[in-house]
Amino acid sequence: MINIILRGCNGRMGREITGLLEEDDTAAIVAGIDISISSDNKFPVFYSFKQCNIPADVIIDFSSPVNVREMLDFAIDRGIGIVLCTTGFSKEDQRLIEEASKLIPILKSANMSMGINLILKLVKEATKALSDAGFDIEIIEKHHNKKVDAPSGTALAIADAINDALDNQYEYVYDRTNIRAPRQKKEIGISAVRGGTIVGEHDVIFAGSDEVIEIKHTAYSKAIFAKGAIQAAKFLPGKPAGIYTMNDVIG
Ligand SMILES: NC(=O)C1=CN([C@@H]2O[C@H](COP(=O)(O)OP(=O)(O)OC[C@H]3O[C@@H](n4cnc5c(N)ncnc54)[C@H](OP(=O)(O)O)[C@@H]3O)[C@@H](O)[C@H]2O)C=CC1
Ligand SMILES: O=C(O)C1=N[C@H](C(=O)O)C[C@H](O)C1
Repeated sequence: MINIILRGCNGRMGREITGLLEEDDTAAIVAGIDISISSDNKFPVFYSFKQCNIPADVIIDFSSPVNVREMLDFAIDRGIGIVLCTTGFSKEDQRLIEEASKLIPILKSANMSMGINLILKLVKEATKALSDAGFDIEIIEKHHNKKVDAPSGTALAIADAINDALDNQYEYVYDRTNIRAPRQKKEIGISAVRGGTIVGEHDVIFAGSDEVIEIKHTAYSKAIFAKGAIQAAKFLPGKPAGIYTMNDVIG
């Protein structure tokens, strides 16, 4: 049995994970961490890791970048890994995460779905084939009206995969309203749309002369992210310290 501490247990993703694990005989939530209090949790919930004394094998985090250091310190102290699904980390947060990964295993993925992890590979191939032919690359992401970070962690991960294939020579452009000039070649435009209950859409547009190629992923439910996070939580315990991605889990 894999014992999980779920940070963000009372949020949208936390509740999705809780629901799926109720039907799972091989993993269970032993404690939750959340600043939002609820009366219907079937496990103890703590406001902060400082109050949590429950033994566990792994942490799943779907919450907020705020206080990431406290979670990292707790995991290092216990020698357990973290499945880090939260998005919107600052550069300093990312530095702390990298430091911590020298001591514990951390699986960090802005998107736990199988489809997006395949797209991260496909866009690299497409970029290699199309950038020399002069295709411009733009990413449009769409999410629900409750999402607080923009652009999505997934859009940034896709842009990073593309830029990696371009020797990291391209700049990201998030807003064209203050620029009165034609689009530059070495740009990746990233646009965010927020509305209603859209679960998550990512559209990568390769626009050439008289032809356009789009690679698009649509999430129809949050279950795809929750299933991936649970799979990762079963994979991580016992792994050596380091940074892991969903590719290590799904191959
Ligand atoms: N990697 C992936 O595949 C996916 C990642 N995400 C990411 O996961 C995160 C959570 O998403 P979602 O569930 O929709 O968000 P929610 O806001 O619904 O849930 C987050 C929960 O965490 C709580 N919380 C906020 N700050 C803290 C904190 N410092 N310590 C403990 N708990 C805290 C919130 O409380 P309160 O409501 O009071 O703020 C809320 O209960 C986001 O960053 C999102 O982008 C989402 C889906 C998929
Ligand atoms: O907040 C969300 O909902 C999602 N966030 C992730 C992101 O920022 O990429 C992943 C997914 O698209 C849903």
